Amino acid sequence: MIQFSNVFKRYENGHEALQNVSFHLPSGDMTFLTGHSGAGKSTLLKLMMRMEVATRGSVVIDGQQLSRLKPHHVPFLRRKIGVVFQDHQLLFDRTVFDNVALPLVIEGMDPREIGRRVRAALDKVGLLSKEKLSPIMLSGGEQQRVGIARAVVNKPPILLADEPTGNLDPQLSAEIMQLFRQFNAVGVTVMIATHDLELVQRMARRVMVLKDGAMIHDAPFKPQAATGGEG
Ligand SMILES: Nc1ncnc2c1ncn2[C@@H]1O[C@H](COP(=O)(O)OP(=O)(O)OP(=O)(O)O)[C@@H](O)[C@H]1O
Repeated sequence: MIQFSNVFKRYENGHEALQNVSFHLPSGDMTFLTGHSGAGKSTLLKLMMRMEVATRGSVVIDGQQLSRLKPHHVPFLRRKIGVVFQDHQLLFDRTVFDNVALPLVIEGMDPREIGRRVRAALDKVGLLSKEKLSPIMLSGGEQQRVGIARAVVNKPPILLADEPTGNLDPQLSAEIMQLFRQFNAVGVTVMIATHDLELVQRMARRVMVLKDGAMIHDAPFKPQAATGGEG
């Protein structure tokens, strides 16, 4: 499903953010991506969404070689990928419902179908009763759940998250991770970039560790596997 082969990413200022990164994430798998600040985690996620393009090497998503993807095909790639950010990027002048509906409205979906899908997504994250509220009236954990509902509302086969629990306490972080686990359990391929090594260790999943742009660990869960990402 996701294949990186000898991927390098050099930004215009000459900074080499990724160096010779290779990994395969099969369909339906779940992995964590850890590493120090500036290690290249966000860059790796951006390459998958085609927000950035690899300088060398190949990124293949669902059989598509992204460096060969024509610009007008990029929106089709993005529909396959739900993305959750740390700051959840919600619109506070719209209701919870409207925030979650946004990707479907952009796609031009029939309003009745939008209603059905949005409520199904809000139900999955436990926020069905809050659809009419503004996100500003919700707690940080609830806001992050709205962000997750929006990421999954068009049922993407891939879910990426960049520090999704960065602002949350350990209890709420664990609940958010439980949601990712539930989506993975129904077949969604999940990759979560995070600094939170304690949480990663509790989740007992594959852990990939970046250091200065290089993949220094990629292993099934082992308590010591994640320690290389600190610092
Ligand atoms: N657009 C850009 N132009 C130049 N350099 C960049 C750009 N984006 C990121 N970088 C640099 O590339 C390196 C990797 O950044 P990236 O955001 O991928 O790291 P990260 O592991 O996600 O860090 P953090 O955990 O702090 O978010 C950093 O040194 C960063 O300053």
